[in-house]
Amino acid sequence: MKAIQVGLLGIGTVGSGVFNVLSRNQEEIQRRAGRGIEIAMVADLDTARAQSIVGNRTKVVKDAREVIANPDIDIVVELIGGYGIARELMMEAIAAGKHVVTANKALLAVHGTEIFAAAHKRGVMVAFEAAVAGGIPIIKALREGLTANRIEWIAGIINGTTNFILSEMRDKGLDFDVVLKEAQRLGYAEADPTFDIEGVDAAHKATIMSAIAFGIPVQFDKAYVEGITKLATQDIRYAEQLGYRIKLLGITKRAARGIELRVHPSLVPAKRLIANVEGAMNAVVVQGDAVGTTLHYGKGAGSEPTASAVIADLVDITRLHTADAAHRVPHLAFQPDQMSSEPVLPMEEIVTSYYLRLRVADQAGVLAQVTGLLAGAGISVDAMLQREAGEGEKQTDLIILTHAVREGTMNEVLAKMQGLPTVLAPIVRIRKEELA
Ligand SMILES: NC(=O)C1=CN([C@@H]2O[C@H](COP(=O)(O)OP(=O)(O)OC[C@H]3O[C@@H](n4cnc5c(N)ncnc54)[C@H](O)[C@@H]3O)[C@@H](O)[C@H]2O)C=CC1
Ligand SMILES: N[C@@H](CC=O)C(=O)O
Ligand code: NA
Repeated sequence: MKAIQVGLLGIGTVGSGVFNVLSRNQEEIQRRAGRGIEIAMVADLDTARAQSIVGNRTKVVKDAREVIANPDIDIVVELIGGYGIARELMMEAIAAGKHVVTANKALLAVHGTEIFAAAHKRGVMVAFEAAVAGGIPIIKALREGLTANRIEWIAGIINGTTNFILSEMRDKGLDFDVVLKEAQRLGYAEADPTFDIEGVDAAHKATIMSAIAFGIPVQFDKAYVEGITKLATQDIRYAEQLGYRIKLLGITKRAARGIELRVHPSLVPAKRLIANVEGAMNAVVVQGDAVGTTLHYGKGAGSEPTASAVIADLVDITRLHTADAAHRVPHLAFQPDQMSSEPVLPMEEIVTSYYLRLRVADQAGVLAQVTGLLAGAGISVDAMLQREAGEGEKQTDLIILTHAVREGTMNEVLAKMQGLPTVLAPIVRIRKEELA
């Protein structure tokens, strides 16, 4: 049988990985797919660089629409990124009856509903394993391997760049900017790295996972997003003293009144496996009612790890190419007419525990004022740490770990606490997840 014909749009970090791994493992992949998979055409604005990657036997064009218009192409792989041209090309490829593979989580988290509906209508597949946690097969795990479960929550380190930055800052004492540049050099960072450091990329991925886990539409606009740019090294140190690590977590959880969907730095007990995930590695913990806890660990970014996921999708599509649409695995795991309208909760409604750091006057009665406010709101204290004030110092740090409470309640208490004359600087609040 003739090899399935693939058109690659964009041959940068991930695209070149796809080409290289597919070439290197061609024979084995063909034995698994039951048919050859051939990159027949590549489009990239930088045609010279593209041609130097693929050699003379593969056709390279500048205009991606030439690939889509080619009737021989069965699958279009979108590896350009962003919302603009990538969205147009993806919709055009679907309209032309091509299956699509993409790593573009930003696009799917925001426009997934439109894209999946178009694909469903046209009877083509849109596969996106590379879009969440790079090489870790988490989409497949959630959609297929864990499909028997009522998923309770998912929490993950799902941005390699920020985990790399946090690890390098903590272990080597390097500056934020220096480590970010290194992450960019290694091909981990997004084209706009603010997406990484402000938590947006992780929120895109968490949005996709929430849809698959809970059968709700992708709703990036409802996600709470907080990155790592405001994290101070002293909080990382205090957290360590209390037996915790700070990680940027993407969390989605089934709560009594809706779905939590949030990304923010979180204290995680140092003894948890996920707390020890370092560098650009990703890890996703999934809690299902039948299976219990599963941990999915691996490279979440980089050329070949991400290519591994893209090619897995190519193999899936190759296998399913002849099956009718009704027998395919649904994009978001649930059948399109079975999607739930359960709301994504506003941040005030989530329930979690907290790390608080207060800069306070070193005088009698301060502790009682602060704990009095917490007790008044029914918030119990789990642990406390007070830095001893230095000789002649009139202020000090007070660190408090609380038990779980509604975020709205905590906001009210923090506003009152901030108003105490003995609290001398903005209070630092970092959420804390026990993940057990
Ligand atoms: N780099 C990584 O580790 C990961 C990236 N992704 C996603 O994969 C996608 C690609 O990312 P990278 O390979 O890192 O980006 P990249 O910037 O290295 O590559 C993008 C390529 O697209 C080409 N391009 C831009 N506009 C084009 C157009 N109009 N027509 C044709 N080609 C065009 C560029 O010349 C470049 O070669 C993005 O959606 C990204 O979010 C997902 C997981 C991991
Ligand atoms: N910029 C992303 C790349 C993979 O999705 C990351 O750092 O994880
Ligand atoms: Na993945």
